[in-house]
Amino acid sequence: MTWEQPERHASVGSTNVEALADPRPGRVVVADHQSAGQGRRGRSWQSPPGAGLAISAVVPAVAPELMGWLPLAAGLAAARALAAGEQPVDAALKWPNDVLAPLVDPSPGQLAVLEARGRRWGKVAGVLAAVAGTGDVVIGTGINVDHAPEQLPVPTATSWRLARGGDPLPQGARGALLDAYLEGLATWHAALAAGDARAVRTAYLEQCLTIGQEVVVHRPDGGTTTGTAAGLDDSGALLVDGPGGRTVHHAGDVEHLRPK
Ligand SMILES: O=C(O)CCCC[C@@H]1SC[C@@H]2NC(=O)N[C@@H]21
Repeated sequence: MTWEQPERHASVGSTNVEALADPRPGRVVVADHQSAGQGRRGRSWQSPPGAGLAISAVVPAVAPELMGWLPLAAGLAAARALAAGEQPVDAALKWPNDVLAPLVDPSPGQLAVLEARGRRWGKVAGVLAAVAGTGDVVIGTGINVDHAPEQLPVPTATSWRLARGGDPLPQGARGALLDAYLEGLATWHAALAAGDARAVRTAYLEQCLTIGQEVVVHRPDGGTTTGTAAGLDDSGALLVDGPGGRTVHHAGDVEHLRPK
């Protein structure tokens, strides 16, 4: 995957909508602010001007049975990008593609998404993928870059800056993060396009905090399933072992229950 020079906007409605209007593979739309950012499951994605980074990158579709890995691979690329470079944080994943960072000196209103590996974690980035009319895929990733505590959109959010201790990030950090994310996304996409999900799966599982935990899955049909997150199937779907047996979840929101 060779990326075009990113198209940069100070502000735009939604980078995903922009990219979907002309979904050429390799196209990258970037904005520091979105006035109508879209989140998963019909929610909005909000970030004050200048604090966030919105990226929509267009990739060719992969084999139908591997398509479920694409958004997971994007979360993985974002987590790895945050964990690398000159301003690294200990990033992790919540299935399917929420990117988490440790809460450092949380402000009074800040809440953890989950507790694992001896730390409390907040959401630092999210992914929303959309299939274009051409069959190509727009992968939208929103990263909370420079938010101060009072700028966080929800109590369970955090930002790269806050995970680094709270001082504003140096000049150039945002560009380095974008480059690292796009490089990772291209690598994982190439593996999937070659028909092999094993590398994505192994790397994803290393960074996913959901597996082994007690969860409630809020399903797209409005219902819930409670149980232990047991693993991922070959398509990247979440396997949950509950009182009624094993269930397979291709989509949904995972709520982590507090450890007993
Ligand atoms: O709900 C989520 O966690 C997913 C959020 C995805 C936000 C990104 S920002 C770039 C792209 N443009 C959008 O309108 N949404 C996605």
